[in-house]
Amino acid sequence: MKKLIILCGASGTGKTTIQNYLLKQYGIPRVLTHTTRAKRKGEKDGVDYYFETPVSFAEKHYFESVTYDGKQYGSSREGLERAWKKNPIVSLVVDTAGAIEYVKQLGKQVDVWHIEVSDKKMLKDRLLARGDNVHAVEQRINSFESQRDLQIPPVIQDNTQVIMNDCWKKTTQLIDQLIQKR
Ligand SMILES: Nc1ncnc2c1ncn2[C@@H]1O[C@H](COP(=O)(O)OP(=O)(O)OP(=O)(O)O)[C@@H](O)[C@H]1O
Ligand SMILES: Nc1nc2c(ncn2[C@@H]2O[C@H](COP(=O)(O)O)[C@@H](O)[C@H]2O)c(=O)[nH]1
Repeated sequence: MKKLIILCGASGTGKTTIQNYLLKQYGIPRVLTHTTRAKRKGEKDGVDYYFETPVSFAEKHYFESVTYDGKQYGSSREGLERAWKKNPIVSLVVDTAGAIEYVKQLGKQVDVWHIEVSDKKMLKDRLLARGDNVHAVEQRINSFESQRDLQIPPVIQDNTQVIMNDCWKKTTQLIDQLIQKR
């Protein structure tokens, strides 16, 4: 059965870092999504996201879409199928609203990993270390969506694996166990 690993959790917990590890270590392709937010330093169109204008975003058809911290994000069935053509297990980074939608629509094909840190004070430092500007970090951390995504939504609690990402070495050990269990 084709499988989708969904990575969700608050901003700065390490979703993208884990997604990159899955690609590098296990060849698990990333499902690319679309956004209207500005590129961060080093990000490339078609590699990190499909970067859209509000007009081009509205022209696409989405499996699900959300507004997060004032910007639009959406994922498509085509993006998922494209990744599944490369490998039977793929990964996708979405917010918890997106995770709920994928579990609802794809059921057992989806494994949800909720990425967490034990002290949320770490998040600000991590986002600053990533190179985000102070204003953007404050806004992002205090956004309704990032605060909400600190917790697993009760509706997907039973389908969700917690990944505590305080220490990168421990995180990779847990991920290695989860992947090898397959
Ligand atoms: N275990 C860790 N220890 C220290 N730093 C980490 C760890 N995991 C990730 N980071 C760093 O934290 C920063 C944020 O990570 P990342 O971009 O993966 O977060 P994210 O959850 O995808 O955030 P966002 O939702 O804002 O895109 C990056 O600079 C990354 O290198
Ligand atoms: N529901 C969806 N959430 C998405 C999608 N693409 C990304 N995201 C989530 O948005 C926030 C912010 O991302 P960032 O790259 O600006 O930090 C984060 O939680 C992502 O997981 C999507 O297509 N659908």
